[in-house]
Amino acid sequence: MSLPEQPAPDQAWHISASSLTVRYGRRIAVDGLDLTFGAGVHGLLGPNGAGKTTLMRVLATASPATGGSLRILGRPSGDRHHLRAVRRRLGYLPQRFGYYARFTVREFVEYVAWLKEMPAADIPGAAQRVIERVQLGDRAGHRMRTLSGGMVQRVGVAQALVNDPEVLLLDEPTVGLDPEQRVHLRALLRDVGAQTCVIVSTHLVEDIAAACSDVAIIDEGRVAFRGSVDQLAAAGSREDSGDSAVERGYTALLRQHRTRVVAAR
Ligand SMILES: Nc1ncnc2c1ncn2[C@@H]1O[C@H](COP(=O)(O)OP(=O)(O)OP(=O)(O)O)[C@@H](O)[C@H]1O
Repeated sequence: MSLPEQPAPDQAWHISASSLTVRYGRRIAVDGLDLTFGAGVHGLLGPNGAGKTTLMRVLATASPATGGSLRILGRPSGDRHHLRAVRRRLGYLPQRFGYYARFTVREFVEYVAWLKEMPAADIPGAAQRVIERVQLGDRAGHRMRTLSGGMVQRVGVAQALVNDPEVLLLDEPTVGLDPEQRVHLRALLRDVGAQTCVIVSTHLVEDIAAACSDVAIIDEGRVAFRGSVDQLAAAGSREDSGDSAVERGYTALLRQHRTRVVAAR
């Protein structure tokens, strides 16, 4: 039986999460998040252990939420009938990116395209395009195990893009990239985000400032701030720690959020 492909009538947002919760035993990693994402490049910032990777995994349908509701491309994420159809329209670079070391770059990206059930005739051209897009055209025939860490990371971006996804989820994509490649990736994200919903988790505020249209700061599984990069940069003062306006804004907003949380207890 073929799965329905037509867009759902209520597809206002690419992603819409309501009271989204993820528990690991007694620990709450994602604590009742209400978040919506449309087209654009959306940054996720937050301290270690804030819940960013957990959230990304749930948005990528790689792990289930334990509470609340999540709609991806207009479909309830828990609906098994739609899962395959939704996954075909997602791209995901996990924080720990697994690959087959003996595959060449081209073989690996084509393999991911095949997993995404792309039409066989489209796969070689699509793989070549995304490999060139991450500037690895000269390495397409090289085995994955011969690449540097930063090159492997760029293959990770390429495999996430190969199916021309409507939702692109990148968990710390600039880790390991040299400055030139970082600048290139940010430009690529801006370009993709013009039409697509791109969510980027990062610890680098420079990435946020250069690539993102808006930002969500996550702390202990909750949204500490959601707004534009300008609002983030304007939130800090000279007294806040940080080497840039965005870093000072991040420090200030996190502090304000934690004060509110303590006061509410
Ligand atoms: N598989 C797991 N089992 C138990 N606890 C987990 C598991 N994965 C994550 N956690 C916990 O959930 C919380 C959120 O972790 P998560 O990896 O989502 O944070 P993060 O914001 O991505 O952190 P980082 O910036 O360090 O990557 C942490 O307290 C972490 O210890």
